[in-house]
Amino acid sequence: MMVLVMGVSGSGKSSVGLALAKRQGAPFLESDSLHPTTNVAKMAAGVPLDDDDRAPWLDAIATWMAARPHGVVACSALKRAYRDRLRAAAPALRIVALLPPERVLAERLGQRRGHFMPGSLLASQLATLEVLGIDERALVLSGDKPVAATIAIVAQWLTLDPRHDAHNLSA
Ligand SMILES: Nc1ncnc2c1ncn2[C@@H]1O[C@H](COP(=O)(O)OP(=O)(O)OP(=O)(O)O)[C@@H](O)[C@H]1O
Ligand SMILES: O=C(O)[C@H](O)[C@@H](O)[C@H](O)[C@H](O)CO
Repeated sequence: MMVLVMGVSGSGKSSVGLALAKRQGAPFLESDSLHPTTNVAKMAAGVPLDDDDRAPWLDAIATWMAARPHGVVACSALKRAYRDRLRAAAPALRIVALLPPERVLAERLGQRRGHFMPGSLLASQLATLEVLGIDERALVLSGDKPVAATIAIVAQWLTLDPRHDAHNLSA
């Protein structure tokens, strides 16, 4: 089973994705490690990435997904087209979207040290994020609970038949 944990910078996708991968005994991909150095330099300079910047990065993530049956990937996947690109590589992809309120995101990014992504990019991240379509059958979580609580919900959801997936904003 391939799982995408997505959201804007600070949503907790890396923390939740890594903890989920450990719990599931699945390989974990921190997709930031596949950004070309030019992308990292751009973000570090406070300039948002565009579609052209993200295309080779999404291709590399898609290659990682296509190469294995199981895995957990932390990736922003902000636009529907990006998620479509990843689904083309992993048709049964299950998506967990973390959508903490902006106040929580800003607080987390303000406290974080030693990361290339500046908090000043939060506004563009939120403006770029495209709402999950019902047909994407994602689990949509507020992501402002402790990581252990979030992954317990996700692990339970993953045991359910994906045909029953629906939006769920309750947790
Ligand atoms: N559930 C949580 N509760 C409190 N703090 C959290 C939670 N999840 C993540 N954090 C903290 O918020 C910050 C951002 O988390 P994380 O790096 O996992 O997010 P991200 O979406 O991967 O961000 P980025 O894409 O910018 O790397 C980190 O300092 C992390 O420790
Ligand atoms: O699509 C994007 O704009 C990027 O993937 C960003 O989301 C960052 O890489 C990430 O948030 C920082 O870790």
